[in-house]
Amino acid sequence: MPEKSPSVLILGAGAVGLSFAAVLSGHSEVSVVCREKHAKAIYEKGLELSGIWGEHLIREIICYTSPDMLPEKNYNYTIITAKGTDTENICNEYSKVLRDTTAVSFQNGIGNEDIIGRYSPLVIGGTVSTNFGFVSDGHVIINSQSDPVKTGIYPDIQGSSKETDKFISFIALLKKCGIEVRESDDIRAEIWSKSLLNIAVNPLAAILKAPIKKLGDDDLKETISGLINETFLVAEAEGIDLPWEDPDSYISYLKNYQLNAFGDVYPSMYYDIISGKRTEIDLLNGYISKTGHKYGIDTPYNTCITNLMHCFEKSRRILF
Ligand SMILES: NC(=O)C1=CN([C@@H]2O[C@H](COP(=O)(O)OP(=O)(O)OC[C@H]3O[C@@H](n4cnc5c(N)ncnc54)[C@H](OP(=O)(O)O)[C@@H]3O)[C@@H](O)[C@H]2O)C=CC1
Ligand SMILES: CC(C)(CO)C(=O)C(=O)O
Repeated sequence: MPEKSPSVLILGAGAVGLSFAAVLSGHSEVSVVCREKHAKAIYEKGLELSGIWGEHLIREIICYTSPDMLPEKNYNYTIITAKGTDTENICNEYSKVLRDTTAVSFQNGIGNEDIIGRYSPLVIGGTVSTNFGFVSDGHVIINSQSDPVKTGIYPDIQGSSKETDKFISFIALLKKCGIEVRESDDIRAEIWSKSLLNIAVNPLAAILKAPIKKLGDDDLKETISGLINETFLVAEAEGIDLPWEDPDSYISYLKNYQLNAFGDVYPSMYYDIISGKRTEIDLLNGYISKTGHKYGIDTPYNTCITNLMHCFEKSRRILF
């Protein structure tokens, strides 16, 4: 089979990674590193995608389940879609590939790009405000979306012209594949902006076992306001230029737009908790708590919810 250009490798392909694999395969040669159950299903019946990005059945996805299976080859782009808790580990495992590629993070949380930057010469940060899930092994579903994908050279756009060309080609590839995307010259601010949603919604939905729209309840108003106020203070101390004037402006956007856009779906942290996995709390609320401490900013709401999530992670069997 003739190779399609460019070549894309997706590391840690689950709900997000397999969905991108399906759409990118239209205009690139896609390989994924995924778990055995997905590789088996994909080889048996193809990769299936359902939902708002269309219905697809793709047969030409190449699956690997360990580093020793990978061919000696330079991939144009390596997209990391493992959970943030696995970033360091997967970068270590695939460090050989990351040395000669443009690495892209399509993950939640703050800090992934800094880790990836230790392994790869060029890092593109990304935010994905879309809800992905599984129908079955090797069959992903895209449920809803609030914003386009946003990407930018990390930490900022000051790259060489060669680096900028690679970034522009990546954006062009996403667009060609029908993915709605915006380029950003301040991807750090985009990552923090996207994290506001995850900080407000993910742990509360996981604890309450509730869909995202439930977070609009008046009973949760004070807690969400506390989480977001603290995040704005820490963002300011970190020199992050958030696009909302103040916490209340963001909370209005959350209530009036984002909660409705996701409505009945559950965030990724809910699925982590019900399947007994570690959550990304330390890259979200935990990050705010830790960084606040560095600047002498009190973060009681974020610290409390981080501790609660750690308890849930440890004692899931008792609590659920
Ligand atoms: N799901 C969603 O709606 C959204 C998710 N995100 C973010 O995107 C990222 C990915 O999320 P999502 O796709 O839901 O997560 P998933 O858990 O579905 O996918 C990650 C996959 O990577 C696998 N993996 C981890 N390490 C390795 C490894 N070393 N080798 C092979 N496979 C590995 C995991 O396996 P295992 O579980 O066995 O470790 C899992 O199957 C997260 O940061 C998430 O917060 C962002 C927007 C929306
Ligand atoms: C945008 C949202 C809430 C989509 O599900 C998400 O980022 C997550 O589930 O972690």
